[in-house]
Amino acid sequence: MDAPTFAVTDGPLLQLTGLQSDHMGPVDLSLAPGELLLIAGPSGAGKSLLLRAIADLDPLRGQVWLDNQLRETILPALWRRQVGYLPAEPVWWADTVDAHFTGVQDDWLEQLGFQSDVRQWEVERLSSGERQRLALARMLGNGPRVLLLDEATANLDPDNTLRMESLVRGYMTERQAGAIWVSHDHEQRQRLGGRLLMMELGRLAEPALESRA
Ligand SMILES: Nc1ncnc2c1ncn2[C@@H]1O[C@H](COP(=O)(O)OP(=O)(O)OP(=O)(O)O)[C@@H](O)[C@H]1O
Repeated sequence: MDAPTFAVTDGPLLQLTGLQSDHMGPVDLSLAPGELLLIAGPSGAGKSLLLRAIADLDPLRGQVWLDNQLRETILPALWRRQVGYLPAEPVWWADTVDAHFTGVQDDWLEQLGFQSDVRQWEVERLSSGERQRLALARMLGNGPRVLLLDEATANLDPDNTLRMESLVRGYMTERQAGAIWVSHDHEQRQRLGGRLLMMELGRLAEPALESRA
């Protein structure tokens, strides 16, 4: 079966209206093509729940639109390729790295500090940082329109953190993809730029001070 194509419009890339789950929301939000939205906030505020709800990993109330298409009208598997979720500790299920890859470009692997032989590596041998970097490549291989990055560089050293940031930024520019990046790291948020929102008690709000820091 051919994958349905998405109509690209002049409107928002991603739109949330009244998005809510048991411990999060309601959240209204609009993300433009190519836009990076940073989310910070205390532990337990609902940041992961928000990203998981957008990615259709948890049950939710309210509406999520991608290019003006309502999520319920799109097959869940296709939605999750278009709206990619990258947690701090990604799950791997097959024996080799390559068994997880579709559409992964060699230049992405190089940018992440690997040579192409990494495709043949056993998943079992991967360090936590290698898992994290390779999971980014795996997600980008699906060609997502929206990236949901949940503390996605939490286990990485500074050099590899920069590599991931650079690849994400490059992908966003090239594909006009949008991203929502949850980050506890003030310096990382400053480096990445983008619009910052704070999450507290399950609700999003404009930051009081940090955007001017
Ligand atoms: N399945 C669940 N059942 C009950 N409570 C839950 C469930 N999932 C999450 N919660 C609670 O919802 C709140 C928000 O969780 P969430 O993981 O979104 O926090 P967070 O903002 O991402 O925090 P952190 O910065 O520590 O990762 C937490 O208090 C958490 O314990």
